[in-house]
Amino acid sequence: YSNKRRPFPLPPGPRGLPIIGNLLDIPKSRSWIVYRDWARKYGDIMCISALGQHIVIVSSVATARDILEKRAAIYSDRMVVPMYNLMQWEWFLPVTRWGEDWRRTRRALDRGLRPSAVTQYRPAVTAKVHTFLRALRTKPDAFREHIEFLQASIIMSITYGYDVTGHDDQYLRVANDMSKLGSRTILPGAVLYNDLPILGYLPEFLPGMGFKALARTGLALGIEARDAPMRWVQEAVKNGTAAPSLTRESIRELEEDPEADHVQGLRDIAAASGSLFAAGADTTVSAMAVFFLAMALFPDVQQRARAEVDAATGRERLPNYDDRADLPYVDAMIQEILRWHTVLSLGLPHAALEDDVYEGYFIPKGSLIMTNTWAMMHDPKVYPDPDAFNPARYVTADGQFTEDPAVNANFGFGRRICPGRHLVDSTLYLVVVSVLAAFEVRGAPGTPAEGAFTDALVSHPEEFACAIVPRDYVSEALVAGGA
Ligand code: HEM
Repeated sequence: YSNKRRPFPLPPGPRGLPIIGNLLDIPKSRSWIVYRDWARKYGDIMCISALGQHIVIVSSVATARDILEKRAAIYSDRMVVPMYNLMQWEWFLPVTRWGEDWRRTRRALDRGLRPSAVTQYRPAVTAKVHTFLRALRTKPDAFREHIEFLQASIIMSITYGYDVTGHDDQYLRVANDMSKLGSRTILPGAVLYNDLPILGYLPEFLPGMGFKALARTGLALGIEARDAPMRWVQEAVKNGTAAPSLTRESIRELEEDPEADHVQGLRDIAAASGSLFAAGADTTVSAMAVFFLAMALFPDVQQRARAEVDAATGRERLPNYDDRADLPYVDAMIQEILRWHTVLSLGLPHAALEDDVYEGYFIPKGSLIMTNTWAMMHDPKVYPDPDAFNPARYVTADGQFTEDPAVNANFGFGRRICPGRHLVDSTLYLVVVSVLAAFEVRGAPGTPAEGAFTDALVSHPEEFACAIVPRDYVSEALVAGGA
């Protein structure tokens, strides 16, 4: 696509060098801030390129919706991650290319994670959260570990009906390993092979070829993470002992469908269920850690939310899902948790299946579309004083919660939007209200003066300390009773 042959110009952006394009301009850290600064100069839609790969960066919710939602038929593909292909992880839904395989797997997940299905998981989530409160009571300093274990047990429970036995649980270990290997190898530059797939043709004894052995490990790990818990559920279904779960429901529906291809159907269920841990554990853990950080940094917010929770329960029991209608400030707080710190600051890129023209700009087939969610959530024109954690921005003068649909940008756009978003809302709600009812979260030596976050695809609050203290004898009794 030389400039002369293009019918329309590419979106504006910093000028690149011949062949390598903007490779040297691509920021090595906190790229969302640099891209926000570029957007101030070039606008809501801009384009950079690196070694011939066009990357379109979108910085407003409206433009992202125009492109990724209204033109979803063009923009629902994913980029190729060479290392994932080498590990044969194409079944892992967040990277599955557009097509029939993606459609079938996605359908299973949308069914199993829609709001009515998530409602059925409430008893399981509640039991896990109460166990979490007791762990927090016993060892408050290990709150991060407890959050990780909580989310892992929730996902394994709703996905497979499986109760994780402890930190060294066999299925949990494999799922965690897959998740870690996945985040270590997904980004360009993370593994040499991602940038130079041609290296795959070279023999393994040469220096720099370590990725080949890693890929073999990844292949075995992926198969184990996807198939072992699935086999466990199939066995339990056969024995009539399977607890309710997304996988059990999917198997039941498959068995009731006389038209279905059962071999393919079981493969699809394994892929759908097997995608949930790596996609949904680390991400939700970050949002929960953000809650603790915000509570340590903004005691007034904590106090107001707690007063609301206490008024709803009379402190006679732990809060539950039925209380939610009486907790507008808590609803606002959950929304603010997602806005204040964007877990995936640049979303997950979509890829264009064909050439397109948007507002007079040419977007070539194969372009990656990256959404700067951080910039969208920290635009001072939309969110005054954007670095302040302030749930009141969504509360009306008469105390009503106003939903801000823009905050949903945290879960992406269009057909690839996060299927786990309703589950996130449900678990985050119960964690927030339960912790507020039981503990006071205070700043401590080691609490930063302001939010600081890691620079990774899935970004977490940097390690921080806070004091998590039981409120009084009433809360002690509630935690011990777990009811
Ligand atoms: C705070 C927590 C979470 C955040 C911020 C988050 C965010 C995202 C984002 C931005 C995407 C990409 C959307 C796009 O391409 O437009 C995504 C995809 C995905 N998420 Fe989440 N997510 C979270 C939790 C979860 C949970 C709990 C699950 C499952 C239980 C989950 C499962 C998935 C899957 C399977 C995909 C891939 C969808 C596809 O490519 O079709 N996520 N998520």
